[in-house]
Amino acid sequence: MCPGGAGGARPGRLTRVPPRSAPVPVPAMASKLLRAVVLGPPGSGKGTVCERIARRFGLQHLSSGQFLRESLGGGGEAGALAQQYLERGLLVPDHVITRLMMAELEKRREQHWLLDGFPRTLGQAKALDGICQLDLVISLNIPFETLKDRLSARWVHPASGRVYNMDFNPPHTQGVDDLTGEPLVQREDDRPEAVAARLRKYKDAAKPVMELYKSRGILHSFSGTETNKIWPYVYTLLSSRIPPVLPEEEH
Ligand SMILES: Nc1nc2c(ncn2[C@@H]2O[C@H](COP(=O)(O)OP(=O)(O)OP(=O)(O)O)[C@@H](O)[C@H]2O)c(=O)[nH]1
Ligand SMILES: Nc1ncnc2c1ncn2[C@H]1C[C@H](O)[C@@H](COP(=O)(O)OP(=O)(O)O)O1
Repeated sequence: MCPGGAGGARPGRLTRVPPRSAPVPVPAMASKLLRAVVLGPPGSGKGTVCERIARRFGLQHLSSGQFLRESLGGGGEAGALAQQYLERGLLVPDHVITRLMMAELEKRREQHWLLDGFPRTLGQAKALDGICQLDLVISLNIPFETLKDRLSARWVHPASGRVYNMDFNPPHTQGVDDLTGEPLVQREDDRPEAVAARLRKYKDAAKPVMELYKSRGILHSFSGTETNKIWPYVYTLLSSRIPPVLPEEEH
């Protein structure tokens, strides 16, 4: 487990993906803080599953992709660097994302957390090893055709990162975010050309990361085409490590 540290946790401005309704915070008094990661290809449902875990178990959810997208318009050095990669559906260099994520994790030393989209390469996994010992890695295995279909039907609310799908979880009113009423958009990298490149890159980079966590006995893989069918197993796994703050049934 990562040790807690002095200074307390400050909520980050950017990386926290706000769930559909406010999560119930888990007091950070437990001596063991949960360190979990969700791995999976683009569109596998990492964000959807993480949002549910965050709400049910009171964990902080940090999404590297959401973090990068939000930093694009900020005028900062990292955002400018990241933009050229994101536009082409490519991974940003390890040193860029690692620096950003490490800074965010440092702010959350005294909270349970769950990472979505990080680490994605062996280099990133090793950097994470340098600051903590992971307890749990969840891997989502979803067929390629399903991923393509989902990404083409995905709509997002850029400011919050809330994700919709026209079949699976449509917004109450077409084209607008449920909470703010602001317009939804399609991500540039959900275009078919970018999707294929993203899936290829993911596969190459993720293989050694999975092997590393498998060899440590902390990798838990879930296969299927529907998040709702995978979810009860994920919930049971998490429940064996941390007490839920909301029941499983409540979506
Ligand atoms: N039809 C269907 N859509 C789903 C299911 N689970 C998630 N989705 C939708 O599929 C899309 C991708 O899900 P995300 O949770 O954004 O997946 P992700 O792995 O975080 O994707 P990246 O951000 O690209 O890494 C979204 O539009 C979800 O609403 C499912 O079981 N069925
Ligand atoms: N850990 C990481 N290392 C390098 N690039 C990353 C990264 N996490 C996110 N990115 C970059 C490249 C991704 O294509 C983009 C969007 O990330 P994402 O929202 O997790 O979507 P996806 O899984 O669909 O690629 O951000």
